[in-house]
Amino acid sequence: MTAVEITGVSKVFNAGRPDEVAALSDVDLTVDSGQFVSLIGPSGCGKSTLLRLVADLIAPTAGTVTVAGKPAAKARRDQEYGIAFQQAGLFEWRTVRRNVELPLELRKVPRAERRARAEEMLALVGLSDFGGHYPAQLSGGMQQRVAIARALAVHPPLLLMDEPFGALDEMTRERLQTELLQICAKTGTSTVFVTHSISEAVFLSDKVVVMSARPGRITASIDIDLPSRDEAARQSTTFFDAVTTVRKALRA
Ligand SMILES: Nc1ncnc2c1ncn2[C@@H]1O[C@H](COP(=O)(O)OP(=O)(O)OP(=O)(O)O)[C@@H](O)[C@H]1O
Repeated sequence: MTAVEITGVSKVFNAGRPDEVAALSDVDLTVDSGQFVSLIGPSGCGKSTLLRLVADLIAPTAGTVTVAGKPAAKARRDQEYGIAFQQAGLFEWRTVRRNVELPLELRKVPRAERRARAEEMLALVGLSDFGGHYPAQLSGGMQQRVAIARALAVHPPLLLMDEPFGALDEMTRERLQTELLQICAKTGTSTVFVTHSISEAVFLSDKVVVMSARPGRITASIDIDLPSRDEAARQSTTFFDAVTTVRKALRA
C-alpha cells in the first residue's frame, strides 16, 4: 500500500504577478506504507511547500497528490495524517492533556474516549506524569513530545513533520529521534520528515530525498539501510557512508 503518491507536481506562488515564485517543479515521490522518508535540501527549495501540498494546506499548480490512495483533500477530511511543525504550537492556556485532546475535540470524539486516548498518547511519548501541567512548565523537548502526541492522537496512518526538532539541543534531539522511531515502529505510521540535518535524515529514514535549489526538484533519492536504529548505528560505517552519500548529493 502506498502512503503518499506525488506525481508531476509543480507549485507556483503568485502566478502572473511580479512576485511570482516557482517553488516546485515536476516532483514525483512515492512513500510506501510504514516508510520513513526525509526531505532535505537548501533553504527555500520547497520542502515545506511539498509537505503542505501533501497536507492539502495548499493546492498544486500542476500534478496530483494522493494520500492513502485518496486525493489529498479527501485524505484531510478522513484524518489520514497528523502534523507536527518546528514550533510545538501548543495552546498555553490548555493543560498538556487538553492540548493532546484538541484534535479529538474538534472531531467530536466523546469526552471519556478523548481522555483515554490522550493518556495513551502521553504514555507513548513518556509524559504520563505531565498531563495536568501547562506548556510553559515544560522544557522545549517535552513540548515537542506533546506536539507529537497531539499529532498521533487521531491515530493517523501518516505523520507529516516539518523540522520538529530544529529548535532543540543536540542531546535532546537525538533522544527524540530514537523515541520517534520507536513510536513509528509501534504504530506502523508512515512519516514524511523535513530536516536540514544530514545526520538526522540518515538516522531516521528508510529513504532520504534530496532537493535542488529553487525551483525545487528531486535530484536524488537515497535508500538507507542501517543495520539497526540505535545509538550503535550512529557509530557504524554504514551510517557514515550514507551521510557522505547524502552530502555529495546535496553538493552535486
Ligand atoms: N505562501 C507563499 N507565498 C509566496 N511564496 C511562498 C509561499 N510559501 C513559500 N513561498 C516561497 O516558496 C519557496 C519555497 O519555500 P519553502 O518554505 O517550501 O522552502 P523550504 O525548503 O521549506 O525552506 P527552509 O529550508 O528555509 O524552511 C520560497 O522561495 C518561499 O519564499
